[in-house]
Amino acid sequence: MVRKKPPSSKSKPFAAAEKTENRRPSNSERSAYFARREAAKVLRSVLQGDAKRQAVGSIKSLVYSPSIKNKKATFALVCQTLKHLPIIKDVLESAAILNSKWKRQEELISIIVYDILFGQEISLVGGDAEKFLIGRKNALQSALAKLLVRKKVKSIENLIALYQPADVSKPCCVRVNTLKSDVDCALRELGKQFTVRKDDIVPDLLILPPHTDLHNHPLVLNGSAFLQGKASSMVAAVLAPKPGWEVLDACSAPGNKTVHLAALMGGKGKIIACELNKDRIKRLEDTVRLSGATNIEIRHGDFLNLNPRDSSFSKIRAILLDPSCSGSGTAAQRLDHLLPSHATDVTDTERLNKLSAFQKKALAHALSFPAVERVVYSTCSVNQIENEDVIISVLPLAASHGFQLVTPFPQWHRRGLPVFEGSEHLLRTDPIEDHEGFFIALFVKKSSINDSEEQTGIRNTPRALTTKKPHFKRHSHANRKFSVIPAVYSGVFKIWNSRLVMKRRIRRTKGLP
Ligand SMILES: C[S@@+](CC[C@H](N)C(=O)[O-])C[C@H]1O[C@@H](n2cnc3c(N)ncnc32)[C@H](O)[C@@H]1O
Repeated sequence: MVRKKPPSSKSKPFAAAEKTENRRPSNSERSAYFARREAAKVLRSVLQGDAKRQAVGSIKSLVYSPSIKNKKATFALVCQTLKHLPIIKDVLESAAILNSKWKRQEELISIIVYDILFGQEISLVGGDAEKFLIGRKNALQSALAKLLVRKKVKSIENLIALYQPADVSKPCCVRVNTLKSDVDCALRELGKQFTVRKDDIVPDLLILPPHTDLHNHPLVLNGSAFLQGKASSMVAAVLAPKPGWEVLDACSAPGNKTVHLAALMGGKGKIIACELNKDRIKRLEDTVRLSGATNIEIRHGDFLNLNPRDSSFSKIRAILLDPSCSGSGTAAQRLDHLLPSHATDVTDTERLNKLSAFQKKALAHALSFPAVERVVYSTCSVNQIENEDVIISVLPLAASHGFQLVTPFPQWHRRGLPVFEGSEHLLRTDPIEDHEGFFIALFVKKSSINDSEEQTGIRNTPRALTTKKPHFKRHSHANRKFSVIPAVYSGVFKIWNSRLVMKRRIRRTKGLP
């Protein structure tokens, strides 16, 4: 006897709807059903990464990965659900409707609850989870009403406002991949649809108005252009490797700067792209494939374990070191303010100390490769402990190997925190004014310095930092610019950093949650 298989919720997701409503779901109901599943997958990945403080990717990059089909709807659902997540959690807890089976599908449940309470319940047809929650709609709505009373707010908007940080609006930046296209060509193509101009500092970078969505533009889909912020695009340009060089990207995934290096080298020479995290190797491979670069060798492993004396590194002339950092400079842009961990104190000292210790080790390691002439160090953090302090820690070693700090993009107005003599050679961008907070430092071997000046237009340092130890002076108003106690500015930058969460601070002061 042949047994009939029970209908599986995977193969026939709309069985429940067809049975109860006696009709076939419409196309928009079908696509909303799948968007909820895709959003749940992304949400799970984002929340797990956030809990472990080891993000596989930003929300945007996860949504725009090839495996997600309905990108627009999925992105909107993930962001909206995250925005409402603390409320959804409170509502679910107070309604007490979930058994352990549903708790295991927490992300999907949160997304459907978002749709029921705040979104488009109209298209909530589909699987068992939808059916279960729609059946408990009254309990959910009543829990939400009680929450409004408990939080002493009159409207949902006010409730949401309690949980929201300030908004950031930044121009859309796209870097032309000169391995596949050229700047004027891309400018013409994008100019057909958008207002677009060349960036005034970074070559190959085009600037479009805020909120321009280029994710599905053919130039981006075929790898002729990469969506990359201005500060992030500065880093490889500062390293300025020449075609034919051998270059090492020490901490490379997802590979935006690696493929930028390849473009600057005209595809000639060799780039070794090292990456520790296995999950991120796949994204690195995808980026490299999309760029069309054929001179990138990916190495899965710990940069700190690469032996500088190994013959395979004997010709490495430039190293790009963009290590893991707190990401405090781009938290708003990556939508991290929507993540639960952002609700914790911004000064997670233990974590910052660990990151800083790794960054110091990694930079010292980079400076010890025998043939290396140029090392660029960058972070997307605004914390002094991950930036100036890291540079200070390696200055004696750098000097012993014949390196000195050189000023990247001298025309850029925002330099390092004045915590040591020579910090004016460092480059900073401001998370609010420049829309992302980055830090860049460039070390160049003295013997190659004139050569590199010609190549990059980078100004030589008037003051060499190679012979003396970093020099700190007491803070005085008369000589404030270059003589400040490090701790003072560390405090200032904690405040600067916290502008991103200022609203929450104000709420706390007022005794609000
Ligand atoms: C800030 S991200 C690099 C971003 C990349 N430069 C880009 O522009 O796309 C830092 C990367 O370093 C990797 N990483 C962390 N520790 C490492 C180590 N010891 N060796 C190699 N890679 C490491 C992380 O997994 C992460 O992918």
